[in-house]
Amino acid sequence: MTRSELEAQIQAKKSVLCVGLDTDIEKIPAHFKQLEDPIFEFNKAIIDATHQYAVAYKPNLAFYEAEGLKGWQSLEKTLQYLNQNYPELFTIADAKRGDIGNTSARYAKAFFEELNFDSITVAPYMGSDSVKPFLGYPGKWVILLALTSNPGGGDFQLKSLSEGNQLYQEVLGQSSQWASEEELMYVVGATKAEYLKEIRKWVPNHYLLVPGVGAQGGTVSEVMEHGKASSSAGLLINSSRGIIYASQAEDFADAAASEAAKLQAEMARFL
Ligand SMILES: O=c1ccn([C@@H]2O[C@H](COP(=O)(O)O)[C@@H](O)[C@H]2O)c(=O)[nH]1
Repeated sequence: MTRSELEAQIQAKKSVLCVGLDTDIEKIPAHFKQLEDPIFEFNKAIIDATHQYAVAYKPNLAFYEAEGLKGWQSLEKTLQYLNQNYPELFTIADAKRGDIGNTSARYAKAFFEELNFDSITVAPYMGSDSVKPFLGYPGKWVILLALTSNPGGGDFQLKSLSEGNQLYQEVLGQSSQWASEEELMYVVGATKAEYLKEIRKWVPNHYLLVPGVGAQGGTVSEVMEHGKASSSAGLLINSSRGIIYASQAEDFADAAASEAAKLQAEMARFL
């Protein structure tokens, strides 16, 4: 998906909402468990209930890999369902990959060619040769970890290097030379919203994927206020558990839809 296609969808829906499909078989309503593929059926119901409020979906690979071959099949079916029924939606493989170049190239093939995701999250810490194999796929995106939402996110990322920059600033400064804002985004946690102003000095116009609202305590309004790009929305704000487990009873899809609608209405105020 191109940047202008993503931006057009955001403006049409007045939303930067990304729904996280962190589908944990232990947490989905009991009646799904009798079905052949509970994870896929649950995802399908969530997607159908929330797609009008969202512009992106982000399955986190851990929840699929944890189920072995069956989990991988659920992931593949979820992607096919999204691509066939809602091709306008942006898809993110939250896989946090990155390895020596030879290996990264195989990860890129797996996620971009085999599974046909629009984007993948990549860890930057093995350096440029570990990230570059993911770049150069037309319409595909790399989403590089910059300043993550977890409590330990500052252990290394906020450390100052001898050159003076903090590690996350060095990641932004160097990596923004590797590719344009048409194929490179960054992960910044909503729990680190106080850094957004500084981050926008380094990358004024790149898209930021912002997880951490809802369950982790970040807020949409703080992110929208400080994180917008200079010439576009420039944000995708993710909520996973806050939407998909808004209710764990029979009314889970309605509850997910109303949570997504609430987040979208808040986003619309800034778009
Ligand atoms: O810095 C990061 C990077 C990735 N994540 C992922 O986003 C979702 C958040 O889930 P919630 O249930 O909305 O808290 C999850 O898949 C994380 O692995 C992140 O939280 N922070």
